[in-house]
Amino acid sequence: ETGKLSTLRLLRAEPTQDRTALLAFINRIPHERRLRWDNSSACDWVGVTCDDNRTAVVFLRLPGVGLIGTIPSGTLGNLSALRVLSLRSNRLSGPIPADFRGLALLRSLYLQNNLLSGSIPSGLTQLTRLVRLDLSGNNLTGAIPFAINNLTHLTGLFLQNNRLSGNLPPINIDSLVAFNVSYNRLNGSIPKILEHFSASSFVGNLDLCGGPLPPCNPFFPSPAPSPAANPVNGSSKKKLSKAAKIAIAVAAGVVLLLILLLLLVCLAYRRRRQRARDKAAKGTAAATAARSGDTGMTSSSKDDLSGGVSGSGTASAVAAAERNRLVFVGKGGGYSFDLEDLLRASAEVLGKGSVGTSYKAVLEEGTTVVVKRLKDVAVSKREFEVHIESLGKVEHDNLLPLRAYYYSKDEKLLVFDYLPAGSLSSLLHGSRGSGRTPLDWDSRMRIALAAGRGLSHLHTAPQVVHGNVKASNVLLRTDLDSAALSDFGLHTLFGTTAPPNRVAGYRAPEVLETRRPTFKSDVYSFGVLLLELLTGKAPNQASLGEDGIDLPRWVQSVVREEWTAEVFDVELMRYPNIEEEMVQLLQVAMACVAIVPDTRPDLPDVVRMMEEIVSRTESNDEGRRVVGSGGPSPPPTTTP
Ligand SMILES: Nc1ncnc2c1ncn2[C@@H]1O[C@H](COP(=O)(O)OP(=O)(O)OP(=O)(O)O)[C@@H](O)[C@H]1O
Repeated sequence: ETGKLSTLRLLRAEPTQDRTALLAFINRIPHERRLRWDNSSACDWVGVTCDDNRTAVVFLRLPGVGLIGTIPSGTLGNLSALRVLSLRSNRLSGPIPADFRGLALLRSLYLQNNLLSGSIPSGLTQLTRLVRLDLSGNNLTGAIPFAINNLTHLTGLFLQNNRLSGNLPPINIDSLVAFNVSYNRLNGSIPKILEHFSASSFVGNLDLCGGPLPPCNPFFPSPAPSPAANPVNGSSKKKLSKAAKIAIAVAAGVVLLLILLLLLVCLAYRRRRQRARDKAAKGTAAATAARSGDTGMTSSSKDDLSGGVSGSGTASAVAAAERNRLVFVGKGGGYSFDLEDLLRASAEVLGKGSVGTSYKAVLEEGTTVVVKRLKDVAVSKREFEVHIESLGKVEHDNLLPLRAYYYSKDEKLLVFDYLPAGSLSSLLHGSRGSGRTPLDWDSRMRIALAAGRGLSHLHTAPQVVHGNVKASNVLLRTDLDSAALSDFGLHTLFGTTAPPNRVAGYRAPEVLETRRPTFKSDVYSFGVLLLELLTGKAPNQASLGEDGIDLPRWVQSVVREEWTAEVFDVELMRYPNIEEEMVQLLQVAMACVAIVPDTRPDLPDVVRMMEEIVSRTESNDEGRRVVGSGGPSPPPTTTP
């Protein structure tokens, strides 16, 4: 009886919310009559499949059912349990709705053979469970987003027969076995990582070269033809007077000369970098040698790379060259590569940070750099340039230098040195207990001092607020005294929306309200960093204290109970004679995390206090290894 009842209940079960979404969709879009979604259960409708409990729609397959027009937003995007969505071979037009990003469980998305336009929405690159993505045979425009790399489970990516433009990003997805971007408007060279796909995956893109396609010529990218100008000129040609024709001929001559000159200078620069590709034919070499004005090493870039509409061949050539420009700042670190090289590099995601994703990029010539793709930049191009230029000038051993940037409407990239030793965060918290060598006290002190010195320099010389002091932004070098703080001064590029949770553990309480970091809030974050070194606890660790209180409050509560020793990292207990130093550093840290900003010390004072702790140790205990001397750590003793 119970069995019967539950079967009945199951039969009557209805995915109410999904039904509403489906009805909202079908009522707003013309379709064939055979698609009669009536009063019966949504689970029984043509094209709809529910899960076993009939509580959610998991497949929606509506291929070739005469759907016409724009996919209404606020409808299919609400089918949160959907795993397969097929709307292929209809006459759907307009953009792919941004709310498809809500389809978090989606594994297959088939939208091919429609009339969809607009760019590939960034929301699609968040559907990290996608295995198959087919957007082919539409009118999609814009660039293929680099963030497609987020789709780490993808086995098939079909983007052919659209109007996608720009460079092909290095798509480094291990599982990808089927890939097609043929018949688009892509340009530039095929990234090495994609070279193993056959030519049929790439054909039909006039400006795409390298890999299975014919090799790239030395002009990169091939200047795009100026679409707007010609027809207009063509139609008015007949009406032009002789004088006008002569004037045009002269102007064209001058323009041609200018192009030649530009190309000459540019190639001279490229040749200087002894690139293999620069075996240009001698005849063209003169012309090629040219593009040098745009060395990419200068920092002034006045045109809007993304928007510059030209109307003339010259301007279009310049715009094409500009679009490709990576701007080196400061001393540039002796690098000599350009955006093309960067796009050809094999890239590995290092991690997603609060302001974007960081990639380790290994260039073909072997250089390794870190590329940070910024998201949600809220300042104008000019402001961006000015700010990044000024950050590029900041120089200190304990600050990670910013080497280059790229700015376009769709992409904002920053390039840094790659420090292979990783971050303090990974050293401190990575695989604890499993036979790893703990970070000894002297090393912790040296790293803390290095970070402090970097921050102190930032506050005093260029007077820049760091805004994001945390352990994952303390990058290590073999010589721990040269550890470097990274990601400084970037907060001003973004809006003042609430900072993401991951920085929450380091954020000074007042920043919650003001949303703007200050020198004093940096001091607070630095204090949290010191507490992290002392306690071995990650400040944003959910398990911190039963009530999830933050690290400073937790330390305060333990210290107040006079259990100071309980605060320290158990991994430090094996080192003898360090308790006094630890207590002294704890006091410095506690001063930094004072609630009232004005009562916190300034960074130079903090560094001074830390240096005093170190020098006191040096003079009191000659037997103990000296911080900063670079020698080996004391042998671990047994835990007391
Ligand atoms: N130049 C670098 N060399 C080596 N590793 C780096 C470098 N820059 C970042 N990383 C590491 O890559 C990972 C991601 O860094 P990223 O800066 O994107 O995020 P984050 O530090 O977690 O957050 P935020 O963006 O707020 O700084 C981190 O573990 C970081 O330590």
